[in-house]
Amino acid sequence: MLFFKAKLLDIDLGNNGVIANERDLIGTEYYPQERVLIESSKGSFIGVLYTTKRMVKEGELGISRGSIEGIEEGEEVRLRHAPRPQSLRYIKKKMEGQILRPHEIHTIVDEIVQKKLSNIELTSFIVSTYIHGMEMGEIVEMAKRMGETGDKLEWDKHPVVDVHSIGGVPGNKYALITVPIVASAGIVIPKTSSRAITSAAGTADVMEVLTRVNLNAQEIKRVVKTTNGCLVWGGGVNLAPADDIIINVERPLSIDPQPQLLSSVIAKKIAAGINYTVIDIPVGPGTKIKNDREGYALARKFIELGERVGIAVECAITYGGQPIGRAVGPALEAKEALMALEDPNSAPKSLIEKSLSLAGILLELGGVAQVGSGMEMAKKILYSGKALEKFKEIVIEQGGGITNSEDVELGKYFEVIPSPKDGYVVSISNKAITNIAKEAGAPMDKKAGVLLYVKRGSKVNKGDILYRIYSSSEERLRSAVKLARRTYPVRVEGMVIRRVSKF
Ligand SMILES: O=P(O)(O)OC[C@H]1O[C@H](OP(=O)(O)O)[C@H](O)[C@@H]1O
Ligand SMILES: Nc1ccnc(=O)[nH]1
Repeated sequence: MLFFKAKLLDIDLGNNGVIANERDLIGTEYYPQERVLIESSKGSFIGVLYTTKRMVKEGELGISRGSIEGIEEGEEVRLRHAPRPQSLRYIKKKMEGQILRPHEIHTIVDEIVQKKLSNIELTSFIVSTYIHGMEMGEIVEMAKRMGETGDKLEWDKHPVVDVHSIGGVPGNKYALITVPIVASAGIVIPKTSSRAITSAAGTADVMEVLTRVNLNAQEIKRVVKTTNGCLVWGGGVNLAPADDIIINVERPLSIDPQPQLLSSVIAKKIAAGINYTVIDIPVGPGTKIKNDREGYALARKFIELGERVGIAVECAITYGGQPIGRAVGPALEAKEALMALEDPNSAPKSLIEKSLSLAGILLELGGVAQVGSGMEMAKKILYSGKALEKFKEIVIEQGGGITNSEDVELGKYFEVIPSPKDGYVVSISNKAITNIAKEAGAPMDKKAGVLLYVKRGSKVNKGDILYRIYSSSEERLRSAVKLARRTYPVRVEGMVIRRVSKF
């Protein structure tokens, strides 16, 4: 065991990294990159040991502020060897394509939550499930265990409904419209979202432009009690805590392996105490699901998984052939959603249609609309302005913030991309639009993104604006524009895509 004084660092080293001066480790049995147990009178955690020549002095151990609650600078901390995580054996089994037993999956989930796995180990597990997949039995165990570790919400009023998209299509801000419609009808809808996984903006990122999203279980209960709904980040609460840790590995790889997708969504529903959920499955090129056949197959898996964990699931296979609405990126999407609530008549039809259809299904499942009339009821609620009022209530209850679309700020640097010729827009590439928005800084730069001026089928003249790219950084804007010029996300019929010559 080694003794140190705590040096609190304002950096997140990921996986609870700690930093010792390399001279302190000479002649000891402690080596860089190894797993260590850090103990203090205030608590302990398992981390990974890193070394430095200068960043911390001899006798000090650098730990991220917040890794032990209440610990103060200079307090004594002890360093010990940490045992190898048990899940390593099971991760290797999955790497070889074997099927895991329930207790093996439970161990993996538990050790993920206890932060006992290094990034390398966790990535190996996620990538193995990407390559080899998982059987339904394994997914059920994964979802159940993820949903049971952490807080659980319970409700007095039933049914408790929910809607969740598998994501993958840019501009998917439907939840900001669907949730307040359903809540206005008196149905309880405690919506939890993740941040972006493969896209330029997850619903939690979009909502965070307007208000707080990292509410704890008690705060969620209060918001839902007052308004019937909420739009919060699942990772902020201690609901299914393994989910956000897994997503942090998926995001840099821009992958969402299907077993993780299924368990990620359903685990959050288990933890949030949901009775009925509608799953939106956008289908289209460049999304997670390429065609209807794959869409049906995933829908059937969601329904079976729901049945096995006691949640009634209905799926909606939706059009994902181009971005939803015109705005892509957190602030742009928040603004567009607010504008749609304020004046649905001027909003993009795709966004309104999608939000109303999903709300309609929920109104029927929630028992307030007859089968077949849910969408009409959703439409009335939206056009009466009630959904806007409800949304404002939710924003205020979650901590206040922006409730008017005009107050949403966009990136101060922008550039327009004009049409190179006369013609019709024949396609808009989901992937290319997402990549350009990300290159401009989204989702971390909330004000970055892409605003489309055209959609498929639009007629354009040479020089008309096709889209505008926003960023808070001039440099990122420049590289997004470069990418846009290389990838042609908006194709106008008849145009030359690329000239190839020997120069
Ligand atoms: O498109 P990507 O980033 O892969 O998917 C992640 C997004 O999809 C889901 O959407 P919602 O919460 O149902 O609106 C998640 O919660 C998240 O916001
Ligand atoms: N993997 C996931 C996809 C979409 N939403 C989620 O919460 N998780």
